[in-house]
Formats: sequence, C-alpha cells, structure tokens
Amino acid sequence: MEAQTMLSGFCPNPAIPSVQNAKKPFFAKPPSSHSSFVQSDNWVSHRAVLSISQRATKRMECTNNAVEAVDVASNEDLTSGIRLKKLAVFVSGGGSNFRSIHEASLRGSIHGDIVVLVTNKQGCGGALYAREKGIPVISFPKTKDEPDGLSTACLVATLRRFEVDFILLAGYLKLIPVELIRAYAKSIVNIHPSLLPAFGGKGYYGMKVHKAVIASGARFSGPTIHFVDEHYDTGRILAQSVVPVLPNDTAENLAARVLGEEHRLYVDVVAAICEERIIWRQDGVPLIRSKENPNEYS
Ligand SMILES: Nc1nc2c(c(=O)[nH]1)N[C@@H](CN(C=O)c1ccc(C(=O)N[C@@H](CCC(=O)O)C(=O)O)cc1)CN2
Ligand SMILES: NCC(=O)N[C@@H]1O[C@H](COP(=O)([O-])[O-])[C@@H](O)[C@H]1O
Repeated sequence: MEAQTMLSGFCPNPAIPSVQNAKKPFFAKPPSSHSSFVQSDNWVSHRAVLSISQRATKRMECTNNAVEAVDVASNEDLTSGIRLKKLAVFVSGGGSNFRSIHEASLRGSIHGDIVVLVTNKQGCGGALYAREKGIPVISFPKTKDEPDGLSTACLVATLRRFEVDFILLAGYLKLIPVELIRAYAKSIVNIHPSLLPAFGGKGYYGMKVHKAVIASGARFSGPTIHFVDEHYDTGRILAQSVVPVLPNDTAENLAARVLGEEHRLYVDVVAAICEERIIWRQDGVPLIRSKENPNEYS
C-alpha cells in the first residue's frame, strides 16, 4: 500500500486543528558570562548550562520543576540523556542532502531519526531513496501533478502523529505556508546554496543561484542554513560556510563545490539541533554552542 494511502488515515478530518506539543520546557539561564544569551520557549534545553568545570561531571535535570545535578560519566552520557529527536525532511529533487543526513543518523553522528519524507514530486530522487530505505513518503502540497497531495491542515496533523520535532528543508522548491511555520515555530530550517542575504528569494534556486553568483563576479560563495519564515530565504541565519569562486568556474563546478560543503554543514547543524545546542541571542540571532567547548558559540 502506498504510504500516501496508508497515511491518509492520519488526517480523518482536516477541519480538526492539530494538537500543539504540550511540553513545557524547563527554562535554564546560561552562566553569567553568557548573560546576554537567552533561550526561547521553543528551543530551551531541559538542562541548565553549567560552568565548564561543573559540566564535565554534572548534568542538571528538571523533574517536576525540581532541578537536580546528575552525575555524567562522559559526553556520550550527555547525548544519551538527551531525547532522540524525530525529523521530517522535505525534498523536491535528487535528495543528496537528505541522504547525507540519513546516513549520518544511521551512523549515530546525528541524535535523531528521519521518520517521514515530504515531497511535491513523488518521482524525485529523494522520494525514491526514501522508499528504498522504508521511510514513509508524503505528497505536499496538493497540485494537479500531485492530486494525492495533503492539505496544509492534514500535513500538520500527520506530522504531529509522527511526533516530528524538527522539519529540515533540503532542496524543497515550494513556499512553506504560514500555518505550518506557526505549528513548528523555530523548528523549521532550510539550506540555501548561497551566502544569504545575497542571491536569495523567489526565483533563486538550484543552478539559477550559481549562475547569478558567477555572473556577479563574487569571489566567494557557500551554503547558508537558516530558520524558515513566511518568505523565501529571509529567516534568521543559523550557519554559513565559505567556498571560493574560481575565475574559470562554470555554474556546475561551483554547484558541486557548494554542495559538498552543504553536506558537511547540514550534518553538523542538524547534530547541534538534535543535541539541543541551539541558543538564541537577545537580538534574536540563533547561535550554535560548540560540542567540544560549551563556552564557545558560532
Ligand atoms: N516559507 C518559506 N518556504 C520556503 C523557503 C523559505 O525560506 N521560506 N525556502 C525554500 C527553499 N528555497 C531557497 O532556499 C527556494 C525554493 C524555491 C524558490 C522559488 O522561487 N520557487 C519557484 C517555484 C519553483 C518550482 O516550483 O519549480 C516559485 O515560487 O516561483 C525560491 C527559494 C523552500 N520553501
Ligand atoms: N533555494 C533552494 C535551493 O536552491 N536549494 C538547493 O537545492 C539543492 C538540492 O540538492 P539535493 O536535492 O541533492 O540535496 C541544494 O544545493 C540546495 O542548497
């Protein structure tokens, strides 16, 4: 049975609003040296951020609003103490970023599981890979090419039923509707193949981006990972990485160089998201806390 048909039972009545996650996170304030950092209510860790000397041996846990220090033998214990996250990936094309993240999940580099793939093109490479790996595939949105596509309300209800924590866009070429953005506030990220805000927005996707970069004479390019808001490529930037643009580059050469960096960067960023190492500065800029040195941010 096609996953779509099987999944349709997840959305008996699209009119029924999706159930919001009921979790109430424990608010933890970082040490005074980071007093400029606050954590939003969507991403706060369930553990207080301790000074580096304490952190090596202790983890703070909140149970029934009582905070207690729990002995931690090693970083693995810290990771194993963090809930395994459930991920939805959205693709429209070949899916190399999706595959890279899936492989990282399987080898344990990402503390998360891809539980569902969403696509607007059932025949794309990403959907074929998902079916080979037994990952359910959902069509979204409903179009003439994809008449079985879900409505936004039904997609939200289905993602809730899969208990999805975070949504990763990876070459998905349709605008994410505001209803889904509100349902997954600060929990949807996208990778774009240029150094935003340059060369982003409507019309900037795939090879079009690299052709524009080369035509501009820019000497550097690279991927950007950002949170998704209601417009294309205007959400808060979370991570970037720089590659050179060479004088004799074709769009294809540049695309390949940027894509290789995308695979590395996206795995690192998704690992940080799943390990609850994202922290929000008071001006709204998201930062990634270093795994090796928790007093360092990027
Ligand atoms: N609400 C948001 N939705 C999406 C975002 C986002 O930032 N906010 N990012 C895109 C991905 N993307 C760039 O990273 C992007 C994708 C597609 C387009 C675009 O111009 N699309 C064309 C249609 C293309 C097609 O259907 O083949 C269009 O809308 O005319 C720009 C940027 C994913 N969604
Ligand atoms: N604006 C969105 C956009 O252009 N996204 C780009 O589509 C490609 C998807 O490759 P993949 O399917 O092999 O991961 C990637 O280069 C990604 O940055």
